[in-house]
Amino acid sequence: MHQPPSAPILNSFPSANELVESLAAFIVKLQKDSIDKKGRFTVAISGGSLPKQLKGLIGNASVKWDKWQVFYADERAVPLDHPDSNHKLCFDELFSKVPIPSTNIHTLDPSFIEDLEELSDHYEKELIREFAQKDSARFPVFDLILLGIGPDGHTASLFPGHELLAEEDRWVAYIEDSPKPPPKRITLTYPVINHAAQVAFVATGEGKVDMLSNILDKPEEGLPASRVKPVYPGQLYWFVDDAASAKVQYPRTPFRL
Ligand SMILES: O=C1O[C@H](COP(=O)(O)O)[C@@H](O)[C@H](O)[C@H]1O
Repeated sequence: MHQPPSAPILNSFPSANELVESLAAFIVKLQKDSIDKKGRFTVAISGGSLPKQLKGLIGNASVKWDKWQVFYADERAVPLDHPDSNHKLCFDELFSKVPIPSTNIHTLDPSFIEDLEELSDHYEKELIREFAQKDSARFPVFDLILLGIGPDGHTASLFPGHELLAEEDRWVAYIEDSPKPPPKRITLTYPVINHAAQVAFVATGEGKVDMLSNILDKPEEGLPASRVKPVYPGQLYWFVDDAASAKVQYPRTPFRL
């Protein structure tokens, strides 16, 4: 029988440190469950403020980096060492500090950055290689997708009012008119995000306070982040601090693993 999506679980933490530690413990638990079941852990990671929140994984002996397969939830069409690159950000904040094999980090192919169609097709094929041959599903089922929210309610590179919000088939799509620079990007689509086993948003600080209450308390407004609703049995989590959740009416859940 078709089941509706589960309600999001909102975890709000009094301090940045508590959030970072709890997020790391949550990721380590998902990693263990995935490796026990399938021998690998597939993760999609965002740029922006997110990579800094993953510092609880650095030096953490429970993380089996050689079993991780990392993709980017969205990426900017720039060289991998460009200051706007999400890969560069994640590499500087996290991957350069942990023993993850470079072949386990799936970056865009910089030779295609001038041709967005090719760039997104190529990245989609990279996902197909990882998922379709192994799971033979219509859409890839990431073990975990880690997302941020922008001040306009965008997530990954899915922006309010953009035609990409209606994409139903492609796994990876491109955008050449992002309202936030740089304009040219590729992004995982909703079908991929919403087929993940677990999705976690991470948002901190007063700067997110109004947007967070809009997303959680007024989902009917259809902001891009409100449209993230993993299909059953997928689960959506929010990891936020009390500064960001100060205006949210949506019920908080005490954090537990
Ligand atoms: O442009 C982007 O923005 C979002 C949100 O960034 P944040 O700095 O407000 O956390 C980010 O999740 C996405 O990966 C990035 O490309």
